[in-house]
Amino acid sequence: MYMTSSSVGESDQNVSKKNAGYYAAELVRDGMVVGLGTGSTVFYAMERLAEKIRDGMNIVGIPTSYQAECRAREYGIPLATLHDYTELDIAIDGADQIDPKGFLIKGRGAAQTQERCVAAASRLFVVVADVSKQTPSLSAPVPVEVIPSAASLAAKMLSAMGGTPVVREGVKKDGPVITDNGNWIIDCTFAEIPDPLALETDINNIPGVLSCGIFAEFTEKSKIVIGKKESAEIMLF
Ligand SMILES: O=C[C@H](O)[C@H](O)[C@H](O)COP(=O)(O)O
Repeated sequence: MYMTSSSVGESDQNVSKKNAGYYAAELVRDGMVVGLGTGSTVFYAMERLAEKIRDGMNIVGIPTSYQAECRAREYGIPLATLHDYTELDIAIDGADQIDPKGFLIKGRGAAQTQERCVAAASRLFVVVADVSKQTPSLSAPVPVEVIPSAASLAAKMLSAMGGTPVVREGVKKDGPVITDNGNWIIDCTFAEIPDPLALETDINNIPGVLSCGIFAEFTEKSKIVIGKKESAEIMLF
């Protein structure tokens, strides 16, 4: 169990995210190379890592998106890339849904491709999420990053797999969302996902697809940290 002191006015969900993020930061040791995931929950881990760096800890962070990179720079976390390190000690990342077996849906921030690369390179994959992310089964639309010229082909193949694909459009921009890698995102809804690992493999094998948001392949090296209002706990593993 790990508890943080919360500021007055913080929402219960933010306090839960902070508890998860701070718990994960305590798993990081001096000298480690640390994958820095994307999203609001990981930012709390970065916040705590920044405190530890100010207290003398040395780490190097590998960001998974421009968003993560910008936040890490604000916090003064030294950065490198997967060109510099192909083996990481630990990666800390968020999730949008977590099922009872520890399978995930990620990618609301459209960052799942770089997140997958960093997760693959890491010895330990630490997932941080508030309790609202736990679901009985994976049901959220699966984000699929695809090169623009292959989007229609990918959509057709996703439909053949039983999905309902929709190209994600920007909130602050007309037209498709453009990922950090210059691609599009298809959000694909499935009525059910009985075998997440098989669907992850099938989608990732579609020509032109870089990566989908189902993360089932890293479960064996995962630690899932669930943040609640009062504390954070490890789920299952
Ligand atoms: O692309 C985005 C990532 O997969 C995030 O880790 C995920 O969306 C969770 O973000 P948050 O911690 O803000 O809920």
